[in-house]
Amino acid sequence: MEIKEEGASEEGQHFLPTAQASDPGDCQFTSIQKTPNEPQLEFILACKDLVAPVRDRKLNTLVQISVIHPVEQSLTRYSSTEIVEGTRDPLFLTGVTFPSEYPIYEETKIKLTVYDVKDKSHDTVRTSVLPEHKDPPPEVGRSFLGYASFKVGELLKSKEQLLALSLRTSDGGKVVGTIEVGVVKMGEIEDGEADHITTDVQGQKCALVCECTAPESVSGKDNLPFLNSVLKNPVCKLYRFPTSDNKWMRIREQMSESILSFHIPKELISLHIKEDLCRNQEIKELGELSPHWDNLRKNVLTHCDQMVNMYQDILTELSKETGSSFKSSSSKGEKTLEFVPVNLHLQRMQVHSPHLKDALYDVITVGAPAAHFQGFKNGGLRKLLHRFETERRNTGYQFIYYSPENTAKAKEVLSNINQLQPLVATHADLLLNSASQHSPDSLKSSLKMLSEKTELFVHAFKDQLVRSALLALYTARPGGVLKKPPSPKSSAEESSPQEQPPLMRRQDSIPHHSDYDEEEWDRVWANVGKSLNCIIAMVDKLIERDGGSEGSGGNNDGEKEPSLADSIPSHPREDWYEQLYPLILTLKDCMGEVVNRAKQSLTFVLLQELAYSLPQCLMLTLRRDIVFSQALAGLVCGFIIKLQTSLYDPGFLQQLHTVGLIVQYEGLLSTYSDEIGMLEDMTVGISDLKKVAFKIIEAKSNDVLPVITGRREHYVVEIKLPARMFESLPLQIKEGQLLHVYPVLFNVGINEQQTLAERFGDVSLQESINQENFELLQEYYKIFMEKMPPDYISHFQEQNDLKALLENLHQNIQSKKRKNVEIMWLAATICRKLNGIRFTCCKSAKDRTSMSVTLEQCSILRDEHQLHKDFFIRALDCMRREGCRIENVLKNIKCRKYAFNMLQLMAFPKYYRPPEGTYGKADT
Ligand SMILES: O=P(O)(O)O[C@H]1[C@H](O)[C@@H](O)[C@H](O)[C@H](O)[C@@H]1OP(=O)(O)O
Repeated sequence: MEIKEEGASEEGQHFLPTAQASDPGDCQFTSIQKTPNEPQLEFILACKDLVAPVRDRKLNTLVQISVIHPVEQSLTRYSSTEIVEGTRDPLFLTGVTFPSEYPIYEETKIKLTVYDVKDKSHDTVRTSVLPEHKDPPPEVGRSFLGYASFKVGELLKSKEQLLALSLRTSDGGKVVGTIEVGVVKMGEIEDGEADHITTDVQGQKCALVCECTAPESVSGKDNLPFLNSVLKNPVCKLYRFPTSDNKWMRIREQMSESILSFHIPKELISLHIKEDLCRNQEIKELGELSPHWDNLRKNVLTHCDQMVNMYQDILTELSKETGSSFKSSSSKGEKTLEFVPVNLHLQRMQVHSPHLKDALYDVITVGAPAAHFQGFKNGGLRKLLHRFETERRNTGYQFIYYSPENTAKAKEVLSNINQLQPLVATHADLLLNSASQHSPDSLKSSLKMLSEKTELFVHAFKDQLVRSALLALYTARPGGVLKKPPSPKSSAEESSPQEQPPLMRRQDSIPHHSDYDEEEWDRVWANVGKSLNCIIAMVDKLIERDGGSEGSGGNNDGEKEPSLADSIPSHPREDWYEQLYPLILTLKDCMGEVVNRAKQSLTFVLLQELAYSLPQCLMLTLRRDIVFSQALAGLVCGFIIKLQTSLYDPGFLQQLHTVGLIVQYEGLLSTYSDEIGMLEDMTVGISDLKKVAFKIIEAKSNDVLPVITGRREHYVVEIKLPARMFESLPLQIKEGQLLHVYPVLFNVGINEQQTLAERFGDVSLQESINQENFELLQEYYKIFMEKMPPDYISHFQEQNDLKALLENLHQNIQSKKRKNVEIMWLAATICRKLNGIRFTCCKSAKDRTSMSVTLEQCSILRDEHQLHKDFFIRALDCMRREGCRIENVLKNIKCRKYAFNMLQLMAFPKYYRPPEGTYGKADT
């Protein structure tokens, strides 16, 4: 019989490709009845009376589970249990689960092979001498004891869905013990129902009784199709662990990729291209400039056009990756995949424990957002941006210094103008339309809309920056040079002595300041308001003459300008359209004039930003875009999952639209060597997420993938919810209220590199990050307490002592203890209690992240679900040895080994060390 390896692993648990799973040849087989999206079959194993090959030898056993497909008759190694030491009656805590897509039928045969493991560390030691890329053969370090097999149908139809099978030697002769197989139905066992395996667990009698409360829809099963459209290739693992009162809890671990890994970067790059093309066009349309500025513009445009081409190339490459949902750690340095987050997964733990409601715990695991292709020789964004800004501020020659805030403001005003001008024009046309219908009511309501939008339009220019930019542009026109440089400062900034603009050192014959007519802008700008007032006055007059007694009341300030309307002749039953048309034309002309001037002047501000230090400045933007894209892909994934799991929680929904969501990142990077640069990138990428707001809209088709709008300073991510889910939302959210996020990052380096940083380097970056983010977290808590309703808060306070947790976190941050992982535990707990979105990141989200999420899972089981204290380490080892995370390592580097060596592990905090045999040299 042929033995197949599932995936590239010795034991792997991956979905077969869809084509294979839905092979028409499979139709003749009996499908297993199942709840949609739930695993098809889950069972647990125990052995009894195992016979040791050598008398009196203590057995250390594991069971290997293989699947025999009814047609192919080939044997696929599917999964393994953990090793249970020192007993002839092992009870395995790691179960077996076949996810919903797995091609398994009643006719499928399962083979259970029991091995005696002689040396757990054998594999680890061996890897160093094995040829690279090779796993040790499965038999190394273990000897065969016996096997048994059964058909899935037999198990399902057996009494109480429990089989006791004899284990036989390979020749099928001698019986060497019994193996018991019991079906598990998570969340579906009625109160009091029990499975009947009873065994001795590490010396204490422990009846394997599963007493479960009524099923609770923890995952909102109805919403799963929505979630499945973003999550892909789930890997499932099952465990049962004893509670402190000797009952069983069942744990299902699930890890899924997300197509958002590629979708969000593609959306974002398209937006960047659009934004940059538009900016380049505006720079081209700046009009005539003096030779100095014109040369500068040409240079900027050359580089900016090259940059757009580069973004276009990256987008083309990414678009070839149709349907991809995962970027492996080994691809992290690939140029064309730079915008894609590394190893992004949802790591989910579902707990079904006696007497408690089922619970879900989600963590998004992802490589720290960082620009790996660009490298870290000169540090990461935090340092690079700071250095760049300082140098720019102190170099006055050739360009005018605008602070990053002013540059951002210029972009915002430009974007507002671009949105508002067409909007006002549309409402002006609608007013004319109402006029031609001679309908007073419709005229009034059209006027109201026009007034509102025009007011916003006028307001958009009410900034000192526009004035100073106009002056600056004037000086840059041929012959338009001032004696003094124009001040780009807004009034608020003028008080800051450090930020004085440098003088432009030019000595030629300079026209006097008075050559520039400052009031001209005021006149042009005010004309928009005036022409609106004319329209209002005219509408009032028309309605009045038509017999209406009330005026339109649509004036900006509640004032009317009767003199203006009076000056326009009108006749009884006149043509309203004809009366209003010239006034609308004037309004549009005035707006055009304002837009033209303001756009050019603000584009000139942007030219200053680009002019300094080309092409470095563009490379810095690229780096920031890359890092942000990776961070955003993770955030959108986390947001969608959080929304889906909490859709029917009114408290959460209220929090979402009144306060916003906390998004907490746990970083495990070291402040040494390249990882300092990664941390510097990550901290900016995460902080930039503040610029993102979410908006939930109703999906109009099957395409529920999020859509991003906006520009670099402000993005809106539209999440499309199927109608039924959308209906359940509060009105504020349905009406499109923007939903905000509060990202916070806490970092604690844990590996040998951090030891070096502590001994010979510098940990100040980590300390500052933790302190700064503590303040952000505290600020969020304050807003949460202020904005949530008092009855919610009083209940919340009864359940959680957030104040004490925050205080504890603060003390730990201040204490400057080395590798103080308590910081991460506290930050994660606070985040969970605040209904937040949890992230865990290291360089690749593969090794350290796996240690951390498994530790977090077991700590939750201990603290929230009464995991028996004697089983804490066993549970941790089970998850690390056979759980989803070792599959994560496998799918990244095609080898089932955490990439740690003994030396590295000695530097790790105790609970971050994986079990023997699961780590070793791996080609990462
Ligand atoms: O997932 P990581 O912890 O970032 O993986 C590290 C691992 O911790 C370290 O021991 C090993 O030497 C490699 O550097 C891993 O990083 P890769 O990015 O190479 O997977």
